[in-house]
Amino acid sequence: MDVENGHNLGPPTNDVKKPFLIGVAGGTASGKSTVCKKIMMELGQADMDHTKRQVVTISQDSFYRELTAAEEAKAFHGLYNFDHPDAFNEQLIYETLEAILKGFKVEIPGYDYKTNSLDHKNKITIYPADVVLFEGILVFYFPKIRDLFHMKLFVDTDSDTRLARRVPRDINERGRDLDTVLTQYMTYVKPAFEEFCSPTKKFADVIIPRGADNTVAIDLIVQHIRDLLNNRSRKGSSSNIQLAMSNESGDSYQAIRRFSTLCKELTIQSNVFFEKNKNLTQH
Ligand SMILES: Nc1ncnc2c1ncn2[C@@H]1O[C@H](COP(=O)(O)OP(=O)(O)O)[C@@H](O)[C@H]1O
Ligand SMILES: Nc1ccn([C@@H]2O[C@H](COP(=O)(O)O)[C@@H](O)[C@H]2O)c(=O)n1
Repeated sequence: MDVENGHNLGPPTNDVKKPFLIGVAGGTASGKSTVCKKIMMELGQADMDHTKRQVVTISQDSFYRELTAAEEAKAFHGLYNFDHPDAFNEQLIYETLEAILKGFKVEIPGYDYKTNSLDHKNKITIYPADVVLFEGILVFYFPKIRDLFHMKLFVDTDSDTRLARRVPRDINERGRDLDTVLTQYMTYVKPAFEEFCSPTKKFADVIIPRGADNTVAIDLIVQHIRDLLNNRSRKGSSSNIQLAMSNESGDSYQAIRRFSTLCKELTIQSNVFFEKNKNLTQH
């Protein structure tokens, strides 16, 4: 298979790992990366040698398009729209995820927020894994990509909290100044969240209110991934997950159904609770 920019490093080895692919969407600074980190930590994967990890996380930011010189100048002043779907290389995301799903090892660039560019010097090699988390603001926006996910999570953190987190993060970690952060937020980030990101919440199997603070939801997700991994090692072959999923009577398929239903119920119950008790929060 031919992946643009040589991201695809060749055919799978004998022990083909065809991963369970989880999409993690949500607004900027909602806690997507933190949720993924927590999942990896609880599974004991975070400090593991990355060639041996069973669970890996990939960021959609590695798939931003390269900017022209004129766009770079705009971006420097917070006047480039990084929150519009056109800012991403949709085809490359699709081809890369397809390659991963086939058990290929792939290489992706890092992302440098200080220069607003892909970091080809610090490439990230994604080795075949059992579970791949793909996180980003618009991972459910493109239908072809959305359809690749076996499970879709949406991290739902309120806009005030997200802005309050984004401002210090962008200043301290992404080399921005306050004016630029606020200009970009008001001009592009907030309108694009409402137009492109927020509507994709409806595609989620599980909504995680309050992001990484929601330990109940994270524990459920972790337990589900553990079940998948145990199931896989019990059956001896990694491709069995795919077989079980395509067969509605398979253990994995049933586990996913149970998990999905449970989480939907939890989400509905907590929303109903907060809706009914809105006035409690005013005291
Ligand atoms: N539950 C939380 N409580 C406090 N700070 C958080 C929490 N979740 C995330 N953050 C902080 O908010 C910022 C954005 O979080 P991050 O996980 O990177 O969000 P995203 O990946 O959605 O952009 C980071 O500085 C992170 O440390
Ligand atoms: N050069 C860039 C690239 C992206 N952004 C902003 O990052 C946000 C997505 O990352 P999160 O971790 O916050 O999900 C997105 O809202 C872009 O505005 C940027 O500022 N500069």
